Amino acid sequence: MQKLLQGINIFLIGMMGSGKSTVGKVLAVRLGYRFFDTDILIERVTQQTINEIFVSEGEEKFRDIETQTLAEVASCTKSVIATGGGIVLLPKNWSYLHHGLIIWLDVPVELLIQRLAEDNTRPLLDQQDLSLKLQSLLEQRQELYAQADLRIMITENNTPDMIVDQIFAKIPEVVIPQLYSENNN
Ligand SMILES: Nc1ncnc2c1ncn2[C@@H]1O[C@H](COP(=O)(O)OP(=O)(O)OP(=O)(O)O)[C@@H](O)[C@H]1O
Ligand SMILES: O=C(O)C1=C[C@@H](O)[C@@H](O)[C@H](O)C1
Ligand SMILES: [Mg+2]
Repeated sequence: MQKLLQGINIFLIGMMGSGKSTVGKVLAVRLGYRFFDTDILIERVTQQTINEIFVSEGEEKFRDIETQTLAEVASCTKSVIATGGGIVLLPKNWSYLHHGLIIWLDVPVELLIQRLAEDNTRPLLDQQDLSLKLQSLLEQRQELYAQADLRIMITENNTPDMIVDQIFAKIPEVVIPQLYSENNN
């Protein structure tokens, strides 16, 4: 797999709670890649939690910092990068994402709800109406996530290791597509 990828970065995109941070760490270990998480880097650099940034400086400022952080990690190689759920919103972010292989972790809203029900670290989520909020965010973003190079559909019993297996099985389809189109003809 390492030979196939030739050091190109992998960017994980998807909704809050889709497992970008969790799966990203496992993927990085299995590839012998570094692991970065833009949310964690932002918290480290600003010395504030994401909630605090949203409250004190607002979402727009958070998005600026997120773009700067993405630009910095995109200049590395051999890295798995777990992005924030809203990274897809700004067109300029795509110019960095397209430096690598972009993988969408696509998780049904019902499973996201289960995972995020007790969570209060994500400022855009309203615990009062988690289901409606997640559904409306997904509606706004689905088309953007769909611009990924690879879509991995995840169901309830998929462990992070199983998801990495799925990713490994699909990478050749995008890295050497001519092989697949020849087989299909
Ligand atoms: N495959 C999985 N199986 C079971 N639980 C999972 C799986 N992937 C993630 N989780 C759990 O779901 C929650 C959210 O996962 P995670 O923080 O990795 O999502 P994320 O995509 O990074 O979200 P965000 O965009 O907010 O950073 C965590 O509690 C994590 O332990
Ligand atoms: O989906 C989003 O817009 C967000 C997801 C998280 O990863 C954080 O980046 C932040 O909570 C915003
Ligand atoms: Mg995360």
